[in-house]
Formats: sequence, C-alpha cells, structure tokens
Amino acid sequence: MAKKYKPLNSVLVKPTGPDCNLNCTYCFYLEKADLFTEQKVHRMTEDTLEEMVRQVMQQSDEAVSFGWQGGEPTQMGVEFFQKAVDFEIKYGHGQSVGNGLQTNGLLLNSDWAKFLKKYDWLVGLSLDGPQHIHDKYRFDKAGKGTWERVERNAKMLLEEGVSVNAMCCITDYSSQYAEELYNYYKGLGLTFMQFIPVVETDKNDPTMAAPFSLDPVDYGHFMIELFDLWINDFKDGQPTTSIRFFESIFHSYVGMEAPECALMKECGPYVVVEHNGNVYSCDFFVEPKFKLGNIQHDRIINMLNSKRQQSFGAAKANVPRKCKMCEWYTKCYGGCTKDRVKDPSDNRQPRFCTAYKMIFKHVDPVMKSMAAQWKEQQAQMQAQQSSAQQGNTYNAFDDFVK
Ligand SMILES: C[S@@+](CC[C@H](N)C(=O)[O-])C[C@H]1O[C@@H](n2cnc3c(N)ncnc32)[C@H](O)[C@@H]1O
Ligand code: SF4
Ligand code: SF4
Ligand code: SF4
Repeated sequence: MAKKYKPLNSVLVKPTGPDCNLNCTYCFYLEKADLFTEQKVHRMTEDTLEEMVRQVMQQSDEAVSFGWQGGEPTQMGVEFFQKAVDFEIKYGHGQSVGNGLQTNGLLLNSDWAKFLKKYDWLVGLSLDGPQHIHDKYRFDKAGKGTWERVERNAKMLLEEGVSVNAMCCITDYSSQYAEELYNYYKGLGLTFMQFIPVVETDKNDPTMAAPFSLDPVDYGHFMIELFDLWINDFKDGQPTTSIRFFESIFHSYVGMEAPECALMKECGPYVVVEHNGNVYSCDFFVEPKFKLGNIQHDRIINMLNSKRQQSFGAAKANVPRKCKMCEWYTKCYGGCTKDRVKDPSDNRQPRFCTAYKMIFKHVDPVMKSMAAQWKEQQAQMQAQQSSAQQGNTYNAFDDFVK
C-alpha cells in the first residue's frame, strides 16, 4: 500500500539567513550567525531558491504558503522575490499560493509596494507601536531608534493598497500599554494585529529570563485588556479588527485546529529553509540538533514526514501532569515548546501557564456565545445551500471574522 504523506502547506524561508540591517535588543535570530561562519554575508542563491520552490510546489495539490523572513529578507532586493514568483508560476500546477513577507520595513519603497500589491503578498510589518514603545528595543546598527522610518513605510504600503499585518512583540515594557497599542494600530489603519510574547534566556545568567522578557501575569492582564477592546469594537456581532490569538482560541470553540501553532496539539506543521538550503524543524529551533536535511540533497516532503520532525512535533504533548488534568488543556496544549524550557523554577513548566489560565477564564463566556452564534449561522447556511461551503470550514470561519 502507498505510504501516506502529510503534505507541506507552509514553509518559512530565510533568504538572508540571520543577516539584518537592525539590531533589536530582544532578537533571537541574530546569534544564528554563529551557525554559518563559513561566510560573512549570507544570501540564498538562485539555484537554491529554484530547487526549494520547485519541491514545495510539486509535493502536493493543496494550497501552499511561503513566509519570507530572516534576518531581514528585503536585503535580497525585490528582484529576488520576482524570481520566487516566477518559479512559483513555473512549477505550480493550479494550486493556490500565498506569500507573506515578514519585515522590519526599513528598506521598503514604492517599487516594493507595487510588487507586493501586484502579487497580493501579505506583509507582516514589525512595528512595536508608537515611538516610545517601538524605540525601546528596535534599534538600527548605529543604535538609533527606527520608529519614524517604519511608520512612514507602513503608511506608504497602506496607501498603495498592500495588505499589512502589524507584528507586535510584547515585552516587559509594551505589556503595560495594551489600550495605547490597540488604538495606535487602529488609528493607522492596521486592523490586522499579531501580538508575540517575548521571552529569552538572560545572557549572563542562563537560569534567568532576560530583563526585556514578558512577565506571565503581565501577559495575562495585557491580553485580557486587549480582548475587551477587541470585543467592544464588534459591529453587528462581527469583529472590526483581527487579533490572531483570539481568532485562534475561537477555532477550538468550534472544533477546529487553531492556526497559531503555540495552541496546537503538536508542533511541526511547517519547516524552515535557511539561506544555504538547510531545513530545520521550527523558527525557534534552528540548531544542528533540529536540522532535517538540505534542499539540494533531500526532499522537503521527506524531511517534513521524517521521524525526527515527527518526534519534534510530538514533544509538544510532553507536558507536566497538571496540564493533562487542566480544564484548559485543549485550548493551549501547554503552549509553545520553546517557552517551556525557559522558566528558571521548573524546566517543563509552561512559562505562560498563569497567563493562559487568566485569559481562558476571562474569554470563555464570550467565546462560548460567539461559538453558539457561529454554529447557528453555519446550520442556517447549510440548510440554505446544501452543497457549497460545506467542505471548507476554515473559509467559513474567515467569513465570520471579516
Ligand atoms: C526574527 S524577525 C525576522 C523578520 C524581520 N527582520 C522583522 O523583524 O520583522 C521575525 C519576528 O520575530 C520577532 N522577534 C524578534 N525577537 C523575538 C523574540 N525574542 N521572541 C519572539 N519574537 C521575536 C520580530 O519582532 C519579528 O516580528
Ligand atoms: S529586524 Fe528582525 S531580524 Fe533584525 S534584529 Fe530586529 S527582529 Fe531581529
Ligand atoms: S516550538 Fe513553538 S513556534 Fe515552534 S512549532 Fe512548536 S509551538 Fe510553534
Ligand atoms: S493553562 Fe497551564 S496547566 Fe493548563 S494546559 Fe495550559 S499550560 Fe497547562
């Protein structure tokens, strides 16, 4: 019998490796330069790009998405990404393709904006909020704040009609400003928001979290405040802004898998491709132990389905007993694996457990009533059109949140 393969739906590509034009205090990726010491400047070759795109496009008929990231991917120049699109067209066979560019925004200009708009790319723009928040940790190489330049380019992208998601790191500092952040993004027209909790090990004391790390209780308060802001902005029962974390939680209330991997049962729905073609298990585990192979010698679909990647994925379920007994287990499954190893008091204790408990308790009644409403809408739609829409529950959810 033919072997069953899990298709690769999503790949994160780092065409400049860890190279970046900024020097953000909390960045977890700059230090990866230590893994690639054979060259000073790291750039993906056209051969590697073509082979990677070919393999991703040809491994299944399902929709695929490329997340272009780094380091700073815009350092490749827009021509590199035009080639990526050309290869997607060359090797695609009718499936839908999504592209997301995750960027610090500094090198963007009107040529970039035209390209991004033309090919309908989604931009994840790292803008940590208004100046006093963004410039707290996001510096250029000269140690200067970058807020003014990033905000200017955010406006330029929006004027050009490019889809932009605001990517906001939540730290010890920004966690105090949920309302200010929410209103700032909304005021700019960035209604799609993604909030990323930051926790890193202290460089001087590996048993401690770095000083900029987010405190779990602060995270809880921050997300609760944000949730109330989000809910209070609903019009006619529909959200007017999109906050990925809350939408992810909602998925579990209607029996779907959360798109945010931290809330999934297992890790490993995607792989990371570095500039030299090396493939790794996850963005936060780009290290020799989690190297799955190289695109020039191995097939990406085999790497995704390899024992090594399967056991990486399954490790997420290796949670303390109290998680398995917890009423919220099916909501967070213990959170992101990398956040479990950074709590000084208990190696396997999920760092954000306290936050999750606070958040789930707060959102539960509203989520239950939203889910009931959604199910009712689905049942009505089902009655009206017995065939269409039924196959694709994820799109149905998108209709609900837009
Ligand atoms: C590593 S950067 C690469 C892309 C691009 N240079 C940028 O800053 O958007 C990808 C995302 O990770 C975020 N990030 C950086 N350091 C982080 C950390 N320690 N924990 C969580 N996210 C982090 C960044 O703010 C950014 O949104
Ligand atoms: S811009 Fe991105 S890759 Fe560069 S230092 Fe900041 S977070 Fe890291
Ligand atoms: S370790 Fe965290 S970021 Fe990586 S796949 Fe697992 S949940 Fe996602
Ligand atoms: S809320 Fe805490 S105890 Fe419960 S499953 Fe999540 S991490 Fe584990």
